Amino acid sequence: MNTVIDVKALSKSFTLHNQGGAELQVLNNINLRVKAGECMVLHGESGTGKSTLLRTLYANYLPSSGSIHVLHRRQMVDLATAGSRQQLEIRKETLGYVSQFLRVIPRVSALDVVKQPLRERGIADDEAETRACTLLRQLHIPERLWPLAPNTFSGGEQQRINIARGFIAQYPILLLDEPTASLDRRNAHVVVELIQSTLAQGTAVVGIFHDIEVRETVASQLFDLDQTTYAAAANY
Ligand SMILES: Nc1ncnc2c1ncn2[C@@H]1O[C@H](COP(=O)(O)OP(=O)(O)OP(=O)(O)O)[C@@H](O)[C@H]1O
Repeated sequence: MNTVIDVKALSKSFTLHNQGGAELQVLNNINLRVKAGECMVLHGESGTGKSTLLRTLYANYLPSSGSIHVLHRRQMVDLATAGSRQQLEIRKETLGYVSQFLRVIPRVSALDVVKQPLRERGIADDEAETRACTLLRQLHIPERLWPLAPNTFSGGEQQRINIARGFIAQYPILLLDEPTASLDRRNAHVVVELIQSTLAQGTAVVGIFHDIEVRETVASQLFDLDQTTYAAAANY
């Protein structure tokens, strides 16, 4: 299988301008590779930088140094140096991200929120709707909620809308930030099935899963951030 993510010598520090310019080194010399169909689980104690790494892989944070190559339109493209236009194109076609919390847009229905990634790709509305309905049903979102804006939904319902939206477009690379955190066992099981099915179709997944059972079911490799943190502390 092809390598679809290739991270080399990635470091990320934050400068806290409102706190005397204090420098916080969070990621130190990260090297990782993920192939199509693999699931890499980010592991490590609280505060070791799992979410920071995931956000950096989505180009939400600019790395301090290093490269993040992703396979986009058959070429390895460095997200760290790509322009904002190319980053948007990569997010539309190649790189999906399911954050822990849904960003709610007022007056936009749950169904439209889920359909949006397909609409952005120019997929016909009836096809987008069929796929959205299948996912919403699979994730046990009651049909009476579909036409409503999700801002009043429960935490678990919002998370399931976010998951449906993340899985609808079958991205070649999918980043998952604790996708089962607010879910009951029945819905966590559905998410595991969705992950397994997307892996079988060749998507590469990088994720944070605090639930040990979920983690052990989906992981094909574990990336331990404790080790990179301790190595940084030893060099200090
Ligand atoms: N935007 C930011 N600005 C400054 N510091 C940040 C920022 N984001 C994260 N950090 C710091 O980076 C460190 C790692 O945070 P991060 O959320 O990545 O850890 P984590 O391993 O995901 O933790 P947890 O398991 O508790 O969610 C923390 O010390 C945090 O304070």
